[in-house]
Amino acid sequence: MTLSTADNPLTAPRPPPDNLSAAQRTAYRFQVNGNAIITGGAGTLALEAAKAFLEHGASGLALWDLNPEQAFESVKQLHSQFPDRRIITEAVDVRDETQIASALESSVKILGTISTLCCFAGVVGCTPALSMPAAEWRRTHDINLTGSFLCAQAVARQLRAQNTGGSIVFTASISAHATNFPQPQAAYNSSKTALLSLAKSLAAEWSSYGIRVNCISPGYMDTILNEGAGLERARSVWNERNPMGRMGHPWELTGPLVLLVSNAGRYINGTDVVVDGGAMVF
Ligand SMILES: NC(=O)c1ccc[n+]([C@@H]2O[C@H](COP(=O)([O-])OP(=O)(O)OC[C@H]3O[C@@H](n4cnc5c(N)ncnc54)[C@H](O)[C@@H]3O)[C@@H](O)[C@H]2O)c1
Ligand SMILES: OC[C@@H](O)C(O)[C@H](O)CO
Repeated sequence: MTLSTADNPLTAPRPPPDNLSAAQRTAYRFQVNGNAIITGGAGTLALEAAKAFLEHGASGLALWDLNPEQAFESVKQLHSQFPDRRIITEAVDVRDETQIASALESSVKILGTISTLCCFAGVVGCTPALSMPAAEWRRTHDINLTGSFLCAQAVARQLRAQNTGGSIVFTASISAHATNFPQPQAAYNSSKTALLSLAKSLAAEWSSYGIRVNCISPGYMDTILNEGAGLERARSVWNERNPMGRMGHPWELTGPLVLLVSNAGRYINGTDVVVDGGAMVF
């Protein structure tokens, strides 16, 4: 591991130039530079993130997902709102490093250099631990944890080759900090907790290349992931145990996410930002 030094241009502070107006400084602060890759790009939280990145100036996006048809629906929607940007989709199973390598090559060929990776690909199940098949345990960790690592590794190699630095964000969860209740989700909770450690480890190893690695931890957000059979009672328990009394809207994740990947987040590294309406105060 090479430690960063104070004169490393890849980790320099880069405050806005003095001659900018107040409006330009605000834009600079939350500017999302260059092109971003979003895994799980067909999902609900990913679509909101994609809109936010484009609103904040991202020049292009690659939405990677196991479900390319659904990702293409997101691309069409984004194109109608941002016709001047390059927005593409790649069919990728994040468990497969060969598919990741080919999606990365194609994304770079179409978009150019990459600045940001945001890992949203994830799955959840509500199987009690006593009856958990080994295959379900492995699949959950393969997608949520190993998939995030493999994508981060591939993109970090690309960022090193570009010598540009960049930002990587894993989507952990409040489930990484406290066990979900009342639904049994041991595999999910465990996979998300490991992401917190992975982000710290990679931040330590990759900071000298100008690569920041962080997590974002949503609380219960109102998405399809939380609409499975049997979760109706759970939803009312989640709301009762939340000081704000409700689930999060996907839009409410995007401000903190933009902070992490924009100029404003240049000194945020190896940490986790919890966005949960206060769910963990109890
Ligand atoms: N919704 C919440 O309340 C919440 C809370 C905390 C964390 N999260 C996390 O946020 C992320 C996105 O959640 P969401 O609510 O938008 O769910 P979602 O189901 O809408 O999105 C998940 C996406 O991941 C994709 N995916 C699944 N397996 C994949 C694989 N092997 N390769 C590539 N793509 C794959 C799915 O096709 C889907 O498009 C997940 O990692 C989830 O664990 C969600
Ligand atoms: O902890 C909240 C989430 O990570 C998740 O949305 C939920 O547990 C899925 O049912």
